[in-house]
Amino acid sequence: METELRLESSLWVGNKRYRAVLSGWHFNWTEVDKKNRDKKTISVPVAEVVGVEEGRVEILPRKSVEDTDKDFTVFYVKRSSSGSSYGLLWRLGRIQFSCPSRVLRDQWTKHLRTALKTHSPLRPNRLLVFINPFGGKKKGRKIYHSLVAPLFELAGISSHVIVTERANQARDHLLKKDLKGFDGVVCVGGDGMFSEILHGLIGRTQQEAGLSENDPTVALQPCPLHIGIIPAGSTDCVCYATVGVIDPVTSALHIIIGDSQPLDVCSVHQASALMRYSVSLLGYGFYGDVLAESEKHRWMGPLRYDYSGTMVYLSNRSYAGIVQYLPADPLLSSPRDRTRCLSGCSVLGVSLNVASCLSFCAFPGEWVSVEGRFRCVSLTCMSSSCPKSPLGLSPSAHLADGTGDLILVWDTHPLGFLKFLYRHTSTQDQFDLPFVEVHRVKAVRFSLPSERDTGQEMTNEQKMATPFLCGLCCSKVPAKSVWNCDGEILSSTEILCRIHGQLVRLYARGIEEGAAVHNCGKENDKCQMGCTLIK
Ligand SMILES: Nc1ncnc2c1ncn2[C@@H]1O[C@H](COP(=O)(O)OP(=O)(O)OP(=O)(O)O)[C@@H](O)[C@H]1O
Repeated sequence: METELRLESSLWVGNKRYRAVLSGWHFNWTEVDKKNRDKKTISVPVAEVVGVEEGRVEILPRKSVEDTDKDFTVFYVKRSSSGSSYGLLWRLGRIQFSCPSRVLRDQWTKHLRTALKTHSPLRPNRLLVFINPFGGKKKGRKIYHSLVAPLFELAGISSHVIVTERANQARDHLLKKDLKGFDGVVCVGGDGMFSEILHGLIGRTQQEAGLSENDPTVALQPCPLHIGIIPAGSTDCVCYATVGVIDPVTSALHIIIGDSQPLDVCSVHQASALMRYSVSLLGYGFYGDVLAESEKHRWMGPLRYDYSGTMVYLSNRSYAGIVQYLPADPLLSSPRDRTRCLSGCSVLGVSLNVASCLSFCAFPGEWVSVEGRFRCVSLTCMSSSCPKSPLGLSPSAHLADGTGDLILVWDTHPLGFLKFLYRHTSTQDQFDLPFVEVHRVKAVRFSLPSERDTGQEMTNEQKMATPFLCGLCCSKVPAKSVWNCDGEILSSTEILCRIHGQLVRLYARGIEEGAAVHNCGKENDKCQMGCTLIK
C-alpha cells in the first residue's frame, strides 16, 4: 500500500518552489532555493489532512473557489498554543499548490484523497447534531453555524441538525428514532447536554442488545456511534479533559479527522435500578452540597458555583457514611503514580467488560470497607481537569482503563480542607495530606450508618432542616448530603456504582503530549525553569 501511495514532485506556492512528498503516513513539503538546497520542511500526518480541493480555495470568511486547472488546495490541522489554558488549539491550515500540468494536479488530488481514506478510516460521513440553544451563553446555534458547519462542509460531512426545544429531547430522540446511516452524534452544549447524549446512546445500545441497564452485574455493550462535543456550555469539563482545550474549532477538527478516544463510564444504581451514568464527578458531601446550593442561585449564571462553593465551605460540614470499594489491580496502575493520561496513553484495559464483570460478580470478599465522617467522597473515571483545576480531581486517572479513582476526604479542620481544595488549582499534590485517601477502584458502595451505630440519633426536625453556615455560626448540621452526579442531584443517598470500561467513544484523542503541564505550571515551550515535567 505504501509504494502505491507514494508521490513526489516539484510544486509551486506563489513564486517559491517546493519538493512535495506523499509517503506512507505523511505529506510534507520542503522549500527549495535557487541552488537546489532544502529550506524549511512542513510535515503533516495524512490523518490530519482535513480536505483536498481542486483550484484555489478559501473557506473563510466565506467559501470561494477559483477554478484553475493546475492548482490544488490542501487544508490540514495546524497547532498553536492556547495562551490561557494548557492544551493545544487546532486551527485550519491551508496551502495552495500550483503544478506544472493538470495531469500532475489530478494525480496529487487523487493520491491524497486515497491516502486520507486509508489512514483515517473512522472519519464520519454523516452526523446527527443536537444544539442546545440555551446552554452557556446561549451561543450554541451561532457557534455551530459560523465555526463548525463550514468545516464539516469542507470535509464533505453531511449533518442532520436538531435544535432542541426542551430538556431530554436529544436523549429521547436517541432512544427512539432511527439512527441508521449516522456515524456519530455531535452535541453542541455543555456537560449537561453531553450527559443527555451519553444516556441516550448507552440506553439505545443496551435496548438493541437486549441487556438490562438496571442490573449492575451485566457487562454493558459498548456504543457503536462516536460522540463529538462542540463546547458551548457554562461547564465543558468532559471536553476539556478529553481534548485539552475548550474550543469549538479544535473539537470540530477532531470530529472531522475521525479521532477516537474510548471512555470509561460509571453506572450508578439504587437497589436494583439504574439511576444515572457518570463520567466526570460523582461526589457526596462538599460537591453535593455545592450543587444543591447553586441550584438555588441559577440567576447568578456560572458565578453561582463560586458563590455556593464559598458558602458551603463556610458551613464546615462533614457527613457520616460507610464506603465499600472493590480495588483495581494495584500492579497495573495507581492514582499516585504521577503518570498523566495523555494522547496515545497506553494504560488501557484489555477485554475490559468481560474481565471486570467476572471480578465484579465473583469475588465479593475483595471489597474493602471504611466507615467514619467525611468532608467529601468522590469518584471519577477521568482526571476531571478543567480550566480552574488544570490537573483535575485525580491527575493520574485514565480515560479508558476500566477503573475509577475514589477520593475520601475524612473530616478535618477547616484550614486543612481549604488546603485540599486550594491544591486543585495548583500543581501541588492534593492527595499528600493526612486526611485524604485515594484508591483506584472498579466499584463502590455507599451507605449510611444506622443511627444507633453512630450514636447521633436525629430528630425529624433536624433531618428536614438544611441550615446554612451551620458549622461555623450555628449548631445544626443536616443528617446527610446529596450526591452530585455530573451536575445532577441524585434522589438517593445509598448507591452502588460500577465502572464500565470503554463503554463509549468520543471524537477526541486525549490531551496532547506537547501540552503537558510542568511543575512550574507552564507549557513545554514556555518553561525556562528546568523544572521536571509531570509525567
Ligand atoms: N431546548 C432546551 N431547553 C431547556 N433545556 C434544555 C434544552 N436543550 C437541552 N436542555 C438541557 O439543558 C441542560 C444544560 O445544558 P448544557 O449542559 O448544554 O448547558 P450549561 O449552560 O453548561 O448547563 P448548566 O446550566 O448545567 O451549567 C441540559 O441538562 C439539557 O438537558
